[in-house]
Amino acid sequence: MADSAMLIDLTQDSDSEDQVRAKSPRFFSRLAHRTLSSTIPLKRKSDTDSETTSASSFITAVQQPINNLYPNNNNNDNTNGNDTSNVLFNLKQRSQPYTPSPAPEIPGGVSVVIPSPSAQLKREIDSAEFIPGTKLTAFSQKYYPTDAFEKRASRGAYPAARSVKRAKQPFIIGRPGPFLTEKGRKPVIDMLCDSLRQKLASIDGPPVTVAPGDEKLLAQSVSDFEFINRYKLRAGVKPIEDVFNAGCSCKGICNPSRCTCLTQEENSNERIIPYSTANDASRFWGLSQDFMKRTSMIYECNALCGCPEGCWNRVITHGRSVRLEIFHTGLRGFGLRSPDLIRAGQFIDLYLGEVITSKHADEREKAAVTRNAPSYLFSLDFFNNDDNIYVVDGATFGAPTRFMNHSCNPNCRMFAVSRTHGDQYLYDLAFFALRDIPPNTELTFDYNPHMERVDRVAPGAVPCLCGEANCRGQLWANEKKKKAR
Ligand SMILES: C[S@@+](CC[C@H](N)C(=O)[O-])C[C@H]1O[C@@H](n2cnc3c(N)ncnc32)[C@H](O)[C@@H]1O
Repeated sequence: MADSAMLIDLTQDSDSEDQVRAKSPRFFSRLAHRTLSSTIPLKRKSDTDSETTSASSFITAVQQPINNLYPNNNNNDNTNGNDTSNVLFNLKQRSQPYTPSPAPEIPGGVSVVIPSPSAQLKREIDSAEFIPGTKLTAFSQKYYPTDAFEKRASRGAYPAARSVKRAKQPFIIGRPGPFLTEKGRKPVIDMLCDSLRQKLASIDGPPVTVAPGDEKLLAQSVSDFEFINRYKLRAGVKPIEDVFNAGCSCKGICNPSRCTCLTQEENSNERIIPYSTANDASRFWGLSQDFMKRTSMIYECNALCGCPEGCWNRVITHGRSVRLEIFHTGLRGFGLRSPDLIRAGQFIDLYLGEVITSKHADEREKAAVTRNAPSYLFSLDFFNNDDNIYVVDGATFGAPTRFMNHSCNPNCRMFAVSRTHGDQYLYDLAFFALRDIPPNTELTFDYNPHMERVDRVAPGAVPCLCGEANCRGQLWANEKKKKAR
């Protein structure tokens, strides 16, 4: 390689230096390449102005070639301060005294570092004509055409856009779904009714239906509600450990006089028997007439007991046996009834919901009051009435019994039932019929059986609309619980 010029291939895709040189000697004699490192001294620690020194060496090296390329560009004629060569010249002038050893000039070479062109580019450059006076700018349409895409399109390079009526297009994968066209779309209320039917079908036991004509109203009302078949325990709620639970050691069907699941009368060895058979149906087990008057907890046999699953002391464990229907009552919102005759003492269903801490329940209660929403909270305060109690909230998750309204002369009663015997905080709330209930009679219970009758309903109290002769006039004496929707 000649010492006056060095070829640097930065693109890595061009012909080799020798190949290109052989093909185009004229081009390379004018645009020879040269490494900066070969002419510019490296930065020296001792020399504080070494940056300037390096720059001036480089400038010295390029000054000559610039003058060669533009012969009219004479430094002496440069009066315009914006001219690049003038700036370079000035820099050179200032830095000269600090330049100990200027880089040697390369005779006949141009020290410009550019990537070597590919053979294709070289051929184009060779055949290009230099048009004197041509001014190339970034807005030049010749070199940067802005209508290139339109031109391509006019040549047919792009397929023409087709106007397609999508509704008329054949639907290849089966039949069109119900949401594809405006015409076929299901009204929202119909979708809510579908969803309601699905929710009702998910409930365990005999069917739960909606009264004819009330489906749409209920579907809208319960769009944010889910039916559940067991409690949903929320944060801070824990059942006690199994070791603290107990069962009887009866072999075979329990003997009511000996079964240890049953509580004993005070000052007596006699067992309190919660269930008995109906007079007219020996296979039917329900709450005994005697127990209905009590306020005791019912203790049912459970998985820890020695008795079989068919034991008579497992009434709520066997589940609901009556069909239920949700209907709209008018001013009291939705209510619950059964198309079946319900016998006195018959188990109806459990009250279910999210089990939350009392602190959490207070927050929900406040929010419900603000929204003027009905209350679905029932405290598990049979044994304790402290801050540690749990509360069942049937507002968002619950059983059909969450629709049971209050009556001052109720036909049902809520009983506390333990199936663990050990857990005083977590147990079941079960509804039993207090008397025979004819089909399609509203099922009601007393929300507040201990409330005294008052002469004047307190301001802010939720008025009772049960319509019974003995109506107390109010559901709750304060603002805590609110009206139904
Ligand atoms: C557990 S919900 C009962 C179901 C409720 N009716 C519904 O539509 O969802 C309790 C709410 O029902 C309403 N409610 C129940 N019994 C009522 C009665 N006797 N008089 C007035 N409102 C009653 C009250 O708004 C109460 O907060």
